[in-house]
Amino acid sequence: MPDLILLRHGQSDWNKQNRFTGWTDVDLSDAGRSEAEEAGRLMAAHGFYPEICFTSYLKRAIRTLWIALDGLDRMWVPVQKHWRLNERHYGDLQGLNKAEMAAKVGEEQVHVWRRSFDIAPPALKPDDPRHPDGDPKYAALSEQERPGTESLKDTIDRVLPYWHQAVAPELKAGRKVLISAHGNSLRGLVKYLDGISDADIPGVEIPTGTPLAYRLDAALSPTDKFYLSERSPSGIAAAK
Ligand SMILES: O=C(O)[C@@H](CO)OP(=O)(O)O
Repeated sequence: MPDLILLRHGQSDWNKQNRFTGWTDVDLSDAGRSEAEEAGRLMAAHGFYPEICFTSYLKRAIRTLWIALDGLDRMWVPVQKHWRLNERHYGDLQGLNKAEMAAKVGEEQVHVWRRSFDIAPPALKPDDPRHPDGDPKYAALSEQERPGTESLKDTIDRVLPYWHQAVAPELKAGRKVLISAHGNSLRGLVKYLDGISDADIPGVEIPTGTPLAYRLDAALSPTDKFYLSERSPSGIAAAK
């Protein structure tokens, strides 16, 4: 039985349109809603019933969690939302089409922006309507906390304090935890939990809507890791 499940939200409208998303608050596509339903079904099939859940301030992760919890008949379970679990901020790329950008600036540059560890895309100016400064969700954040862009490293630097302060104590208390979040905020957590190097993290991809299960020891070091899936014969897919 897993102690922790990391769930990347189901496909969003902008995943479908192949657009850089980041902190843009786009909703799930119909396929994304189906993925979230399937995630709930898989958790139930594996007997995983979360006792506390964490998610971001972005509706694609929140709705994925709602749909999965509904499928588990656990809508009453406490949910903590925090901006620190948001997707990596994609700066001035937010809204642009990834393939069109690759045609314009080259595949290699787009890969650097998408997967390098510590290189951030060009920043948004504070007066840009896409900047978090003008968004009521982030009104309580300090100016330093509201990013105009982020690298994966920046994302990890703001996710980990929340992990240590809010999530780790629940796991240490023996509670089953579900985190519904995003490709890059979860890659940051996986990097930390699995001790993946800066050089190797660009090769790690987390699929949408597929529960990634961990068993953890008392120090919260992973003892097992697998995707809940019915695609493999045992119902459990090895996770890299
Ligand atoms: O656009 C984004 O916010 C992310 C996740 O969908 O994309 P990428 O895989 O390029 O990091």
